Amino acid sequence: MSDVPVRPVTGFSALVAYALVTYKPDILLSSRPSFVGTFFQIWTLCFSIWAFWKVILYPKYFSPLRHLPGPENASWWNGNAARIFSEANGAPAAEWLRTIPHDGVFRYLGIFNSERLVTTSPKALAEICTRNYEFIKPRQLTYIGGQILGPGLVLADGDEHKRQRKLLMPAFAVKHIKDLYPVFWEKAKEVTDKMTELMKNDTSKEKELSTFDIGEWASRAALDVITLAALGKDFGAIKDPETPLNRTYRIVFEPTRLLQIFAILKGVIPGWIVNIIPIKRNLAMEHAAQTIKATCRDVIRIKQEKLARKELTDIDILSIMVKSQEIAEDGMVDQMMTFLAAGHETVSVGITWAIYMMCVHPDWQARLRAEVRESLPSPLSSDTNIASTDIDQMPLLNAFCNEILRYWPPIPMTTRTAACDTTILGHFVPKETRIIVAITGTNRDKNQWGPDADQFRPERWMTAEGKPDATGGASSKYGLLSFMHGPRNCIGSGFARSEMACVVAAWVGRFEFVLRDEKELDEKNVVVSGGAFSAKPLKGIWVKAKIVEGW
Ligand code: HEM
Repeated sequence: MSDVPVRPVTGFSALVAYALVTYKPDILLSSRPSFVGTFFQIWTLCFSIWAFWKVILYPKYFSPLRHLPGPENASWWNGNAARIFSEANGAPAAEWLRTIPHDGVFRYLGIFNSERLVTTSPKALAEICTRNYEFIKPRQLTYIGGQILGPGLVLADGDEHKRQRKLLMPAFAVKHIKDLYPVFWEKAKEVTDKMTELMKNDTSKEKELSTFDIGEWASRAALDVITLAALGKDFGAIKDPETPLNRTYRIVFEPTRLLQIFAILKGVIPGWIVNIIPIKRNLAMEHAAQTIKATCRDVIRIKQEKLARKELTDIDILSIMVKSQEIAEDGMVDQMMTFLAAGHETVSVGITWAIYMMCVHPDWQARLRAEVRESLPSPLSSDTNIASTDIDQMPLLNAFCNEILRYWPPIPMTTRTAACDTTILGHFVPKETRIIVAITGTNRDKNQWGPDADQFRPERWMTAEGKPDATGGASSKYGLLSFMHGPRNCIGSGFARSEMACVVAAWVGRFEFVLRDEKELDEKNVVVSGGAFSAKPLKGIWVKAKIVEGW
């Protein structure tokens, strides 16, 4: 519906209103018709005819996709929108993927019966992931995430995307990620020490157990890591949660109902109109975007001055970009905004789910602790650092983190738009069709993972001899979509995995976690956000933690 033909309808209505009022006033209902009144009547009539076509006639009787299988529609005019917006991101699509017989694509109707095509089989997913000039990012994303992401790599398309990706790849090369391990470990140590200090001073704790919202701590750690690794500057969110940047991102990533309503509205009316409605949330987002932009620009200028003095030896991502001198200042601001947003919330959500699953599977928690203590130096020993090989050689930790990313992908679904008339698995797909990639659904698809697909089993990532199994037993690489595949896969996947492993290792090595509310041991009792960018526990994950001495 966001493709409401405002201009043609308005132009046509103005023309007809002028013609009628001037030349044929006698056929109008009013004895003294005005141009404005006639214009609004004609506009409303045209819009109603268009809406009837778009909402009722086209999807039900004319769309070339109407013969594809799909769920029953809960509403004759609003498809399954009510369900989609009341459940976690991607949850209904994941269920339909399991329950509706289909050959790799199915259709459902969303808000105002707008068509959505879900691709599920490896072949269909390969088409979406590799034909990235045909399947592009939907325009609405610019208005949903664009303010905070900036017009960087996530939102670019076509040749512009190719150009940006080529320039940025060196900063994410394996060698460079390996160089960043000391940064990841330093921050993992800092957040562990800060929590230890609080626990030691916590007079309200019961039986040595202190209470934390682990999601909040993961977010603070992830913000410090991404700012340090991407910008080369420590903004101190672990030390102080009230630093301006941390407060800013807290507002941005808060999974509010209003965010969800706005996302819906942006699918109905042009996104820029929704963004300029002068309400508190919009003003806060605008202020947040300005704060983040100014922060990035300040750091870039400092680096540029260092480069001019031939003193730029830092290893952060921005320094690599500044040294390359291939990206203009505004372009670097955009990319930095992209990295801070894309690389902050996602990793923190992954870490949060990891701690939750350790509480649900205490046996795994104990095994991980034993492996960490055997393989890594204690965060207490200040002069020790770790290298990538230390983490790579920990099969249990890697298996556990892989399974977290499979079972709880921080980004549970993504979307594309057909840029032209095209096909998927031979089915005709008209231009502008919205495609849904059901990441959680595919990651738990029995066709690709076998009968235990919807069970949390880190063992699947290890061979019988306890060695790493890189496929997890999936029949195709398209079974695991957490970082997507092809030319638009996550550029920061290596970064994210390494950071996540370091923080999880430091926490499980030092602390023992249990859930504050035992009811949450059943994951059905954990409400997952529907309105935020990612799939995170709506009310955080509240744990009770105690220090396990000896490391
Ligand atoms: C566990 C953590 C992460 C997850 C689950 C994740 C997931 C994803 C996914 C699914 C995409 C594809 C989105 C789409 O095409 O619709 C993506 C793209 C992207 N991610 Fe990540 N991400 C994570 C961490 C990071 C980090 C740490 C960074 C940067 C430091 C980052 C930067 C990006 C960028 C720039 C893109 C756009 C790539 C392109 O279109 O060429 N991500 N990520």
